[in-house]
Amino acid sequence: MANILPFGRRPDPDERPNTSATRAGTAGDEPQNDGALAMSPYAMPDADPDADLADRAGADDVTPVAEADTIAGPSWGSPAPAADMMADEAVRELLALYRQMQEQGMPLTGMPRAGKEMRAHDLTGAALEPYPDMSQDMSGEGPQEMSGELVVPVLEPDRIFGPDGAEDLRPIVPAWLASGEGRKAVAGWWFHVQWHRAKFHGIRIPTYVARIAWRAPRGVWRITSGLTRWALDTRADALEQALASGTKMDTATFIQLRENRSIRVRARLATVAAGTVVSAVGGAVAVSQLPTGGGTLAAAGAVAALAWVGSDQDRPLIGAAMAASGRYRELTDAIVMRALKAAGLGGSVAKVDKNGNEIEEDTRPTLAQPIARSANGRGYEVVVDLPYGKTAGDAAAAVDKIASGLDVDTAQVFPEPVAGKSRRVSLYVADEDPMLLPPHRSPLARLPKASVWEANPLARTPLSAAVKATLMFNSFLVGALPRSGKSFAAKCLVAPAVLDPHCDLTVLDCGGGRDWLPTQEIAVDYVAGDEEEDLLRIVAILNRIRDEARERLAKFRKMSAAEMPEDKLTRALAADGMRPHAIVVDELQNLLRANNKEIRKAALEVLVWLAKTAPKAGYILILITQRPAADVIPSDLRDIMSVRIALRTKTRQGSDAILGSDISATGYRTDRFLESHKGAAVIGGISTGKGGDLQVARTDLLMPAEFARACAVGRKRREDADTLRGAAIGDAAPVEITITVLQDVAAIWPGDEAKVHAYVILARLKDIHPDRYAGMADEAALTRALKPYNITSGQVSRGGVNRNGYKLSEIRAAVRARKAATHDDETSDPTDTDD
Ligand SMILES: Nc1ncnc2c1ncn2[C@@H]1O[C@H](COP(=O)(O)OP(=O)(O)OP(=O)(O)O)[C@@H](O)[C@H]1O
Repeated sequence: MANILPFGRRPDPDERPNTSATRAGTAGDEPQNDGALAMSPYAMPDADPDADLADRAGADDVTPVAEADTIAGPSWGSPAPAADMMADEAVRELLALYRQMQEQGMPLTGMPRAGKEMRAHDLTGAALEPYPDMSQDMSGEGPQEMSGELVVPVLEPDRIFGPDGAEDLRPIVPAWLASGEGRKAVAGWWFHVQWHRAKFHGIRIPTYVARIAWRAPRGVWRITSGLTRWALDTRADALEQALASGTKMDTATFIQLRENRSIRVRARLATVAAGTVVSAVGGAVAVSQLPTGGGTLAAAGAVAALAWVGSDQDRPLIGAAMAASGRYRELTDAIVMRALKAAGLGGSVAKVDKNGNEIEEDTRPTLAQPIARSANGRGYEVVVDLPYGKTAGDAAAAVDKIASGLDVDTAQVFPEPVAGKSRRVSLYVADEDPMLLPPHRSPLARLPKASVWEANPLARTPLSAAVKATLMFNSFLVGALPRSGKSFAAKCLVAPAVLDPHCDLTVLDCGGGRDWLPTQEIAVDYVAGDEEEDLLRIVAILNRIRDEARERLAKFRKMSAAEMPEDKLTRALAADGMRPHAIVVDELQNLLRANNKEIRKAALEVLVWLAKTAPKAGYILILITQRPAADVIPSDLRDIMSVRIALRTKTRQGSDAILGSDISATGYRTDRFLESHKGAAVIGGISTGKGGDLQVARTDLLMPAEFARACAVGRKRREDADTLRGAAIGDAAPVEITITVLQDVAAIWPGDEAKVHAYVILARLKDIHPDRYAGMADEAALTRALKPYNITSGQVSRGGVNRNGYKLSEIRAAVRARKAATHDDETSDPTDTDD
């Protein structure tokens, strides 16, 4: 009956030259039976002083303390110490038992044999599952678990059905060896360890010399006393005494024993004497023949050998230079299996009925490819097919349990779905928390030629793959707690727009900090501040951009299909003057949580429009907030932002407020990031290349000075391309603030006059609120601004002059209607919840 042991497949020796698979060939090829050995009545220690010497040699192979030195580096790993010890111990016990049985003349039947009663071991020797003896259990009623030999479906390399199968071919060269970064990481680690070992042992040389000086004479003593005991056959003393003190003394046996012993002793003494003479003469001749220095070397070798014999099992001559921490550990099949089991993804073994027919399939996970070092040389990549019915999402949701099962930190485990199979998951298990490694410097710092039409580097995944964002046709939401790296991330995102001379840029910083100051050199509009006037200006600018976008879309509608082949802005149209326009709104919470409800409503409305409709006209909205909460980013705004970048948040809800409702349930959540995880983010909306669009990444580091340099270069490029416009050349378009126009007109209305000329009202508005109305061109613009409030202009005769004007009764009616409407809205206003 075939047993199926998931993960029992043998790792490819090419993949991991120093893995336990190769070690198993020495100690573990013989099946081991740790259970049987542990219970063996024959496995009695110290039965024979002769065996003692021989055993010591075997025992010294097992140096538990020194095992720490075999902890794997990130390069290729080494066997798990515990497993290795188990294998060695088993062999040792087996040898001792064998020797005893031989000496005692016992038949070699009943020796523990490989068989179905054995516990299954993975290749490291660690027990996986107890395998029941089917011959006994088959008689029982009810289903039985299947067990037996190791048969493991891993990849079936030769089964390729057509051209697509090429994707399944494993790389000829291991991924870490093929990538420069991987090679560098492995070599760097190797040299680091060797250098550490050299220093560690170098400083301890005097201690080692002292130990040798003590152990070599002890070795001499052990050899001579051992030989003496052997030559004099002291073991027979005990037997002789037993016979002599027995109640039924068998004189003949006793005499026989003594005679045998004296013959044996004579022979052994002669052997020892001959051996001593031969060794002495041979040694002297050999030393006299050795070249200069050879004698010293030989003496050193002899002393070392004597020190070795004189050493203690539990106190090795040379200590371990590395601690047995869990930091760098070889990842084995058994460990992965344990982790998946711990996370409830372990499936179940096959069940058979009493006739041996399979009634329930084996659903344990299988490896889709051998565990391999990752391409960046800093961890392992494991691709697993989960039990049927489980998905990659389940693995992501249980990442903390998987990490616990792997005995690493949650921050070191990154599950990702793999396209083509919903139960296939790719697990990257990093040697150390990748978010704490030095950040990746943004290639944009080198000020390359950049284009918003192209994908530009934004971040790096823990596996060091570049995450690239294309600004065109997307809208972006960046959210996180303060000091988590949000502004740095946003600058990385905006830098291509800065460096592209054919892209307009508007920066609206509702916080008024210094972050975006350098963009003044190139911005069409730049506002920084959180006063009401600033926020009014910001909304007015957004409204103006909306008007521009509408105009552009109207032009599109008039174009023929040949002129607009893609129904959206193309590079050719952009070159004709319809330039892409990136709009950055930082500290969004100040705008959408403004005290003035009119501002909140107007801002939300225009932002939703821009996010939804403007991208196809070439308008790129980039929203940044340090208050990731549902009241700051209502779902109708968040859900239309195509790319969402969430850095550290305090809560799951905060994470979902940026990434989307219930995204945290799939395991992608940013409240797990630590304060020290600067730049760590979950990015949604950019393809992972593996079938998903959610990924953990760390944003590239673009320092403020580098961003400022990019702005300076961006200005130069715009000057050369003659594309600089707006505020950057002191030609900012005047703003027309209409949000407060009704209140303002009501406030400046001259007394109780029933009718007033429009030009008088406009002049008073400009006089009292120059910031708001300086950009209002004429009375017609004022009439347009009042139209949404159902205020019309009509002929008003004052002082014999007939001109357009407004009625006080209409203004008052509009104010009353507005108040009532605002009151009704209060409960439904998504931006109107308390902090
Ligand atoms: N990708 C990164 N890698 C490493 N460190 C980073 C990264 N991004 C930012 N940092 C560090 O994090 C610090 C905070 O970054 P940043 O100013 O962008 O935070 P913030 O979230 O915008 O804060 P605030 O809301 O207060 O402006 C920076 O001083 C920087 O040193």
